[in-house]
Amino acid sequence: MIQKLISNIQKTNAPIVVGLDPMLGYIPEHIQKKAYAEFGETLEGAAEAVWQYNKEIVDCTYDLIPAVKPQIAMYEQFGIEGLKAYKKTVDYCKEKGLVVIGDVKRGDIGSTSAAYAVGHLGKVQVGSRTYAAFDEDFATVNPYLGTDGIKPFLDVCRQEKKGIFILVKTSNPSSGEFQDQLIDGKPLYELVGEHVAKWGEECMGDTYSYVGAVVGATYPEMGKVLRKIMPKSFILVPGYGAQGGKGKDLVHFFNEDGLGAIVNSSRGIIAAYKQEKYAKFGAEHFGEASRAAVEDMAADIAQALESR
Ligand SMILES: O=C(O)c1cc(=O)[nH]c(=O)n1[C@@H]1O[C@H](COP(=O)(O)O)[C@@H](O)[C@H]1O
Repeated sequence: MIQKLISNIQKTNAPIVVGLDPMLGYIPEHIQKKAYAEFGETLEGAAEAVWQYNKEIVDCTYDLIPAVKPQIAMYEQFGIEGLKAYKKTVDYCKEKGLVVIGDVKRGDIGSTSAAYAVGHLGKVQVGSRTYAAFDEDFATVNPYLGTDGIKPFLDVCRQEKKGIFILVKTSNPSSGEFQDQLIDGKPLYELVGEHVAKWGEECMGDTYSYVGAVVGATYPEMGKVLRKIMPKSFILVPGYGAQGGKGKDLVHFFNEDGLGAIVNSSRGIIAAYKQEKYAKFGAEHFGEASRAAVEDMAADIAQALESR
């Protein structure tokens, strides 16, 4: 899958991930109305609205982007119906040739992590049969439990040739509360980055590892340091757009080969029609607004990389 991610990035010339974080507040009224007319104002109705919203955004952007990142919490809030919409979204994006990063942020004791890894990236055994339940290409993983929590994911990744992105330095304002704490003079995020590099050596593709890291666009100086600590890992960089990250903040997340980073924007793309800049599209044409926002994001990143 790391090879597919690289070839999709090269094909589109855009190291971009569209974050499919479909909160109801972003879904245009006409989509919600139609879903509620069919299923009522129910969890099923909400899930239908989510699915129709995602489908249009994907249809309008899939040829411009290498990957999507559905954030499972936005689906889970609608219970089983929401999870069905999540799975439908995963399958549809894969059909469109996109790499799917399941933003599930899992990690637990070894036996429990093994079940998460099987459910999201591997195959579960049922009697004599096996099933790929969610079947994303990558998953995000929380490293707080240490190697025990990571190893089951590495085992499944090796079997399935899939990958993970491990949280190293997150984009949120209070990420430093724990992640920046010094341990023998070194911040915890650097220590985690060193582990990512080590775990990554056990899961190498041709040029990059299947084991990547998450580092927020909101911490560019830390990104620069972490890029050097994990030279063979792709960095998933959230925080562009709605959280304030800009193209110029991102240049040091990339390697000299122009690869090594993939930048996520969720609200900035999927709710672009609500921004003044794209208001001319109107809620009816929200998918086209998302397409314009993807084009602008790709141009912003390309320009920043050219001028470095
Ligand atoms: O793992 C992530 O994707 C993630 C890590 C992080 O440090 N910060 C972060 O914002 N994210 C996710 O990236 C997305 C950012 O959304 P926007 O701020 O709307 O672009 C959300 O799905 C977050 O859950």
